[in-house]
Amino acid sequence: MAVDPTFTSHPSAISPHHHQHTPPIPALQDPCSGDDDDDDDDEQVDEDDEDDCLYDEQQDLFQNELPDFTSSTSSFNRMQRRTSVSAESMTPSSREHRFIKTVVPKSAAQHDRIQSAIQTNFLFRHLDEMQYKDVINAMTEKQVEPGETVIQQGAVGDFFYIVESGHLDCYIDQERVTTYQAGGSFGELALMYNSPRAATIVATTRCVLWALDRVMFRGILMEHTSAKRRMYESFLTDVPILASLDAYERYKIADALESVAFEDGQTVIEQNAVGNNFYLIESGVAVFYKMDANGVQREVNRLTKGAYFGELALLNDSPRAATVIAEGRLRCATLGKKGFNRLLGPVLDILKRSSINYVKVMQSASE
Ligand SMILES: Nc1ncnc2c1ncn2[C@@H]1O[C@@H]2COP(=O)(O)O[C@H]2[C@H]1O
Repeated sequence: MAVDPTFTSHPSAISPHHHQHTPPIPALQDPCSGDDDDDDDDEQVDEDDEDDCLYDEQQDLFQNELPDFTSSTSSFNRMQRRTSVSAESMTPSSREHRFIKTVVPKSAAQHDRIQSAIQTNFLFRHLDEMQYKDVINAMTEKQVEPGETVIQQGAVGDFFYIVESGHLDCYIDQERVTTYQAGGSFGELALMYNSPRAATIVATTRCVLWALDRVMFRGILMEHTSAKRRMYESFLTDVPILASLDAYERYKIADALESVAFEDGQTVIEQNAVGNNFYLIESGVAVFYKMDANGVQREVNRLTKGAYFGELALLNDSPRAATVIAEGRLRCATLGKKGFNRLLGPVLDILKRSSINYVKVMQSASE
């Protein structure tokens, strides 16, 4: 199947995936020649060279066929052969104004299936309508058999994957580090950092995956993802409750976090309300109040940067146990209920144990 992307700065002018009406690719000056395998030079590439090199990569994409996703080895072999990864910066940055949009025709049913696969994935949450449409247009369906290797550790990365259905295991050096199911995604690291694949991903059941090529991933999904990971990297490293997580687990939490600010005196949580969010304090002071037997609000606790709250209602499916009010400006990173359960799984036991003591402290303070 040939790729027929159209070079255009006007999204509305995206061509369908057919051979006719393909505009000629302009002649290239080959600013990247000799750089293909020279990673050491990557960081020195200036903006203009970078853009031209990206353009070279698009020429490469244009001239090559999309991998045949029906065979287990084809995309892997292709990745091995295609060592001419262009000299892009090691720091992820957007080139949305220049990239060629891939359009793979698909049925209305396929559109719907992609939408439901990505709707629970945090990486797609910030996309505007046009970016969302571009991502869906570019995705290619990949059917995978049990036991099939989708990504091989150490290989060159061409695609980012979303799981529509099925289960996969992720191994680093033969050790299983995580699993994926519907709504999960993987394969972003090699595309973001031009690095070899960090892990091997093997299907444990029949799977349907949607693959997004590196140009589309870098053009649409990368900037926001890497900015968020950078933004929360050092903060999450310093949060005591997350100390036992590895760097990649903290990345996944960063993907899911939303930052929210409260002004002085604003209520963050109301006692007895239904709880939907978990909070990590980025800055400021959160003051905790409980109603005593006489209906008087009493201060029971105050927390600052690096502390967390809001976990009790989520852990126990119970109403909020206290009211939380901002003192001065309070900024928190929040996780919804699903993200809380899925991403904090490794520390839920610690959270539960800590919350028992915390409840005792709160209770005695309000008596
Ligand atoms: N602990 C981990 N470290 C690195 N990559 C991981 C880890 N767990 C899952 N992965 C995923 O495995 C993928 C392998 O390909 P990539 O390196 O492109 O991107 C990687 C991540 O999406």
